[in-house]
Amino acid sequence: MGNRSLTEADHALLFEPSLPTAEDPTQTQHRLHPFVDGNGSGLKASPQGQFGDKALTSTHRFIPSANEDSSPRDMGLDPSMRRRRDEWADRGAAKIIKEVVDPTTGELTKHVVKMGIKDFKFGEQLGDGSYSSVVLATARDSGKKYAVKVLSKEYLIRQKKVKYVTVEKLALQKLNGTKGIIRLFFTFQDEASLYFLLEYAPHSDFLALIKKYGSLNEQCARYYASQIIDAVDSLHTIGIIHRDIKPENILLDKDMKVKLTDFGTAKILPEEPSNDADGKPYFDLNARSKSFVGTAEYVSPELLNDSYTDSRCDIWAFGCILFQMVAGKPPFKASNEYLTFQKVMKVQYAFTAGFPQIIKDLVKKLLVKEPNDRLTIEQIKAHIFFQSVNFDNGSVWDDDPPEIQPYKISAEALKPLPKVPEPDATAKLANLQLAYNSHAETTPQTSAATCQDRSAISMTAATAAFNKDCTGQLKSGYNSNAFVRSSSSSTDREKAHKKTTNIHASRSSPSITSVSKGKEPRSRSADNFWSSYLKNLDEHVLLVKDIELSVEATESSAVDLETLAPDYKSPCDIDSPTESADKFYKRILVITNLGRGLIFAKKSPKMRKEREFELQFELKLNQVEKINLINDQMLQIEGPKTVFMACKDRAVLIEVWKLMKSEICAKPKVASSKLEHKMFDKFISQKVKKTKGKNQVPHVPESSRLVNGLPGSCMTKAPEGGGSNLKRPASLQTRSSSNYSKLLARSTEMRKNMTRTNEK
Ligand SMILES: Nc1ncnc2c1ncn2[C@@H]1O[C@H](COP(=O)(O)OP(=O)(O)OP(=O)(O)O)[C@@H](O)[C@H]1O
Repeated sequence: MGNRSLTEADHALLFEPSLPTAEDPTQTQHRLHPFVDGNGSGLKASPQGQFGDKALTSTHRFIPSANEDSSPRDMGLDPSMRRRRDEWADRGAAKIIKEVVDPTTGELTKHVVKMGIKDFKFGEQLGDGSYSSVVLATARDSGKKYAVKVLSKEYLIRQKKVKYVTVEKLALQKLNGTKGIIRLFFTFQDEASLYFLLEYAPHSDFLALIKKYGSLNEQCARYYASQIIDAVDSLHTIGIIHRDIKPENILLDKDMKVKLTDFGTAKILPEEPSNDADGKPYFDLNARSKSFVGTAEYVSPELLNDSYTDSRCDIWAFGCILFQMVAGKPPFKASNEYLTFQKVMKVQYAFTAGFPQIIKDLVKKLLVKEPNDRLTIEQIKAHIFFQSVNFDNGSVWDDDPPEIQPYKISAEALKPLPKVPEPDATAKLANLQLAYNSHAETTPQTSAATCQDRSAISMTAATAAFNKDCTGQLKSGYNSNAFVRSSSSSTDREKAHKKTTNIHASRSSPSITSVSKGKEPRSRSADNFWSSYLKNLDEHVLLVKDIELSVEATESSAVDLETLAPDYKSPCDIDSPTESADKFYKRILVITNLGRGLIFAKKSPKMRKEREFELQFELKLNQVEKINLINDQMLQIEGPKTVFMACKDRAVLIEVWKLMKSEICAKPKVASSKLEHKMFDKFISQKVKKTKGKNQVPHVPESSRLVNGLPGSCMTKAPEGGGSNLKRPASLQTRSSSNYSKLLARSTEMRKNMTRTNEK
C-alpha cells in the first residue's frame, strides 16, 4: 500500500478529523455536532481536470473489507504495527458530541465520543470514482447504514489531489442540511486513508435510472428536473458552483429523491461585501474560473472555447441532463472525448424524433453557447414546463416521486407550445382554420383536386405554423409569407390551388417530371427516365413500401437503419439492441429521389419495455383516413388506428404528407401515385435482371442526389443512364438477388391487393 512512505508532514497536509455541521435526521437519541474543521490547504491541485482520469485502481486505496472486525485483523499484525494502528484509531477518529437524554430526569447531557473505522462494519462497494472508492458501512451501535468514501492519502498526495478532498469536505460542510445535497456526517482517518461518512443513497444514481428505463416521461422528467434545478439553486445561493453535474453525480436516496454528490471539483466562491439592506451573503456567481474541470459530455462550451467557467456551467449541464432524461442519451456524445468536445464547442446536437415540444423549448434555451443568453435559474423555474411546480412551498421535495415510466410519443407532447404570436398572424390563422373547416363541412364528397387544394391550404398553414418556433420567432430560411398569402387573398388561394392541382396532375401522368422545373424528359428507357426524373425534381417521394427484411439473426438494427436510411437518424439511437432486429421491427420503406429510406417499425410484443416509445408505426396507404402534420418532424396518420411517423427531414415529411393526402383524396379511385410505384418497380426489376448472378441488388442511388437548396442534401449529379453505379445496401449484401426479387414480387402483390381494394 505504500503508506509507510507518508511522513508526519504529509499527514499534516491532509485534513484533521472533523465533525459534521448539521443534525443527522437518522439519529433520534443523540445528535452529531461539528467539532473541528481541518483544512488541507497548502498543496496545489493539478490544473488538469478529471477527464479520462479513472486511473486510481483499488490497489491505490485501502478499502475496508466486508464485515471487518478488529480481532482477526490483529492476528497478522506485528506489535509495532498494532501500536501504530491503535494510535491512529485515536488520533484519526472524529470527535462527536453525543447528546443523551436521561430517560428518568429528561435531562440532556453531552458527551464527547470518538468515532472511527472500528465503529463501522464495512460491506459492499457502492461505487468507484476517480480518486475514491465508496463502500457501504453499518454503524456497530445503531445498525444504521452509511456510505463511506475512502480516499488513499498516498494517492492524493502523489496525484496532487489534496485540494479536491479539501474542497469536497468544505463544500459539503457548507451545504449540510440543504435539500437535495448528500449529507456529510463526519470525516475520520487512519494512517493510510481518509474517510467521509456520507448519507447512504440506496437507489443508485440517475444514470442507472435513465439506463434502466431508457428514458423518462414528461412527468418524471419534470419531477426530477425540478429537484435538480432547485438543488443547483441552493448551491449557488450558498456560493458553491458544482462544475461536474452529471447523472452519475445525482444520487437517489431512500425515497427516490435527488441528492447531488461529488463536490471534489466544486468552486467555493468568496463572500463579497453585501449591498443588500438585509446583509445577506452575496456571491459573484459570474466570477470566472479557469480550472479545467468537468466531464466531457456535460462540459460547457465556454470552458472549451474560452477556458473559463462560472455558475452557468451548472445550467448548461442541467440542460444536457434534461435532454438525456427524454432522449436516453446525452446531447453531446461521440466516440471519444475530442470529438465530444468538438460537438460541444459547436453546440451540435439533435433532438430525437418525437421529443416533447415543451422540453425541447426549454433545452433549446439552456444549451446556448453564449452563457449570457442561457436562461437563469429563475427563468428556468418560470418556464412553462414547470408551470405546475411550486418552487416556493417545498413541495418539490415533499411530493412523492411519480411512477417511473419511459417517455412515449403522444400527440399532446408534440403539440406546438402555446405561443403569443403577433395579433395579425393569430387572426390570419383563425381565418384560415375557419375557411378550412367550413370547406370541409360543406363539401363532404370532394373531388380529388378540391381535396388536394384543401390539403394545400392546410399544409401551408401547418408549414407556416411549424416554421415558427415556440417563441413565435420565424425560423430563418423559411418564408412564412406562403401562409399569409394563402389565407389573405383569393387570388393567391387560386394560385395555390393551381399549384397543387399541377402537383396532383403531375402524379397522374407521365409528365410528372416536368412539375418542378418545367422540363419534360422524353427518355425512352426506364433508366433515362429515372435519371431525368432525378435531375429535374426536388426531393420527391417515389415509393412507400412495406418491406420485411429478413435481417440475419446476428445483424443489429443499427446496421440496417444506417445502411438503408443513411440520412435518417433513428429517433432513439437503436444502437445496442439486445436481440436481433427482425424480432422487433417490421419496416416500411419510404424512398425518395434523394435515396433516403425511412424505416419505421411496429411495436412487437417482444420489444423490451424501454424501447416501446421508439416505434409506433404501421402504414397501409389504402387504410389511411386522415393525415395531420403535427410539427416539422412528425406526421399523425389516422386509419384503423392512429400512428405517428417521424422524420427529421422536413422536405421528406412534407412529401410523404402530400403522397398520403393524394391517396386519401383519390379514394376510391386507384391512387395516382401508383404510376410512380409502377415506374419504380419497373426500374428495380430491370436492375435486378442486369445484376442477376452478381449478387447485386439495386438501391436508390446515393450518387443521384441533386436536390437544390434542401437542407442536408448533397449536390452530386445523377449518373448518366440512371443508376449505373448503384450500390447494394450493406445489410443486403449477404442476401441473394432472388431474395430481393421475392421482396419485389411481394410488394407488387401487395400493391395489386391495394388497387383491388381501392377499386371495390
Ligand atoms: N452516498 C452514497 N450512497 C450510495 N452510493 C454512493 C454514495 N456516494 C457515492 N456513491 C457511489 O460511488 C460512486 C463514486 O462516488 P463519487 O462520485 O463521490 O466519487 P469520486 O471519486 O468523487 O468520483 P468522480 O470520478 O465522479 O470524481 C458514485 O457514482 C456512486 O455510485
